[in-house]
Amino acid sequence: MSSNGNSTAKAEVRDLSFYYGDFAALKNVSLAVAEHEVTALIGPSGCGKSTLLRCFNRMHDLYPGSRYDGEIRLFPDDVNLLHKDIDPVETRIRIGMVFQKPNPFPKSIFDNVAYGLRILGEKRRGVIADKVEKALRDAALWDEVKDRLDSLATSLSGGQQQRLCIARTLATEPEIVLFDEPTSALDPIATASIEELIIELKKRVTILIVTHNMQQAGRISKYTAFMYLGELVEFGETEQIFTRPKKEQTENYITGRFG
Ligand SMILES: Nc1ncnc2c1ncn2[C@@H]1O[C@H](COP(=O)(O)OP(=O)(O)OP(=O)(O)O)[C@@H](O)[C@H]1O
Repeated sequence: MSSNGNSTAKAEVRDLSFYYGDFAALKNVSLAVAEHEVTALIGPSGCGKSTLLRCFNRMHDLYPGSRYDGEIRLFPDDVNLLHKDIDPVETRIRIGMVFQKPNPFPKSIFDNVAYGLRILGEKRRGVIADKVEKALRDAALWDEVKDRLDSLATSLSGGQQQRLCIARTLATEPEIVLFDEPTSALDPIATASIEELIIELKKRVTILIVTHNMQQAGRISKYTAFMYLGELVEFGETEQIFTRPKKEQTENYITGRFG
């Protein structure tokens, strides 16, 4: 079902269909997400990339009228994330998400990163401070903010805000981080620093990223899934997808003939 070679699967999407009301936005999608690698989801607007990403942390549960059919199995526990007995709130801690537009809370830099830890019930100030520092270091932001942790998060630049959102996600030690076009609102320098960060982060977490930027997928991902009209057209190593696509639709998209 996948061409992941020797990689260990962190998650497996199995025959997943997803419906917004009667509309099937995903149709029988199956793919494996390799542990400690970056997997990119690409395809033209409306093909279902964000919908697939949002299934992983049960974001759709927040909206009535949506329905999942199929499974997303998370390893090593081998649980189906879409099962009705799985708590979506717990899932969102294990599987973090970073959005297109940086969305810090209107709180201090420190409180943004401490937020998830406090939700989890951590009350020890020293532990919170240590974890906040670690998350900010892991998000390559510590040196820039260590002297202004009490400043409002919204006083940071766009690129810094996005790294803060990454630190906020990392603080609760997720296993997978979902990135939904994380650099589309950023300038080239901020984009480069987020890309470097993603490459660094894969040592610790498994990464799934939606991107419109083909060069970005080429630079940072090991595997690429090409989607079209809710279906997974082709999935494989990024290098193969970009240089020797097996399907004509993939080739047309890669070469800019549509989308
Ligand atoms: N809340 C919703 N209700 C109904 N239909 C939706 C909803 N969100 C998305 N859709 C539809 O589902 C399909 C897939 O949308 P999705 O946002 O996943 O695509 P995408 O590939 O991420 O697109 P883009 O690159 O433009 O963000 C589209 O046809 C879209 O119109």
